[in-house]
Amino acid sequence: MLSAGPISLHYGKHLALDGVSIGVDANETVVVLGANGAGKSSLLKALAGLARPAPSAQLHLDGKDLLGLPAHKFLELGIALVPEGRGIFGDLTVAENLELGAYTRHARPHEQRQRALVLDLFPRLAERQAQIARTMSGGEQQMLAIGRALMSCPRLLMLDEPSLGLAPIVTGELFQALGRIRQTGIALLVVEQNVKASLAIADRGYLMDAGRIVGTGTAEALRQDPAVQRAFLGAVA
Ligand SMILES: Nc1ncnc2c1ncn2[C@@H]1O[C@H](COP(=O)(O)OP(=O)(O)OP(=O)(O)O)[C@@H](O)[C@H]1O
Repeated sequence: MLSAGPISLHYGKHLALDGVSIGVDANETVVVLGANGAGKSSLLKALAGLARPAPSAQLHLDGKDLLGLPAHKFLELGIALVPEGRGIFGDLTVAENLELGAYTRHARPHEQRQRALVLDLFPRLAERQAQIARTMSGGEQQMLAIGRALMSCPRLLMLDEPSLGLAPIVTGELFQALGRIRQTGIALLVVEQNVKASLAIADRGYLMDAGRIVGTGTAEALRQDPAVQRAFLGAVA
């Protein structure tokens, strides 16, 4: 479905992505692992049209060339990003945030159906539709950010560190919800520090270091990989 590469991205002189190639198939859940500064957020931004890679890159969704299109076109074509820090509208209510998520031309006709899906996935949002978003807990705000992205009818939902700053019990609920989103047929591309939880819902994964892909494999293979175990799963070398 999505195929990208080799993507290089500079911030001034700093090379944040150095020829990264990555793919996500329909219905797949793919996780991107890597230490702080490895380039994971930059990769998601490039895949969402929010950062412009060097022109030698290729970026296709079902064969359609995305390179150079504005970010709203990426959303219109079905690629949604839940950014780190969530990016919800804090002064608006839950209901208003969801409504804004369905602003694209292709999403608007499906607004009722998508809202029903979101409120079924996250009953807490259903109870709090009139609440001002910034007054909600971190976990609820993350649910709202995911819900808002779902309102755009994505085929590929990308999440940047969704569990950041959340208590373990809330993280558990969040990953359960991601598992259910996956079952609806939406492909997921997840950047996560919580390697254990993300590998548990993933089919495959990539390992990044210093702007490059340094490893790839099935979730099971990555779980068994000594480098992954040492760096992310608390194994003693
Ligand atoms: N807007 C920017 N301007 C300059 N340098 C940047 C910018 N954004 C990111 N970088 C640098 O690019 C590199 C990759 O950053 P990126 O945020 O993509 O990494 P990351 O793997 O997502 O890290 P983290 O887990 O800490 O968010 C880092 O060295 C970072 O300092």
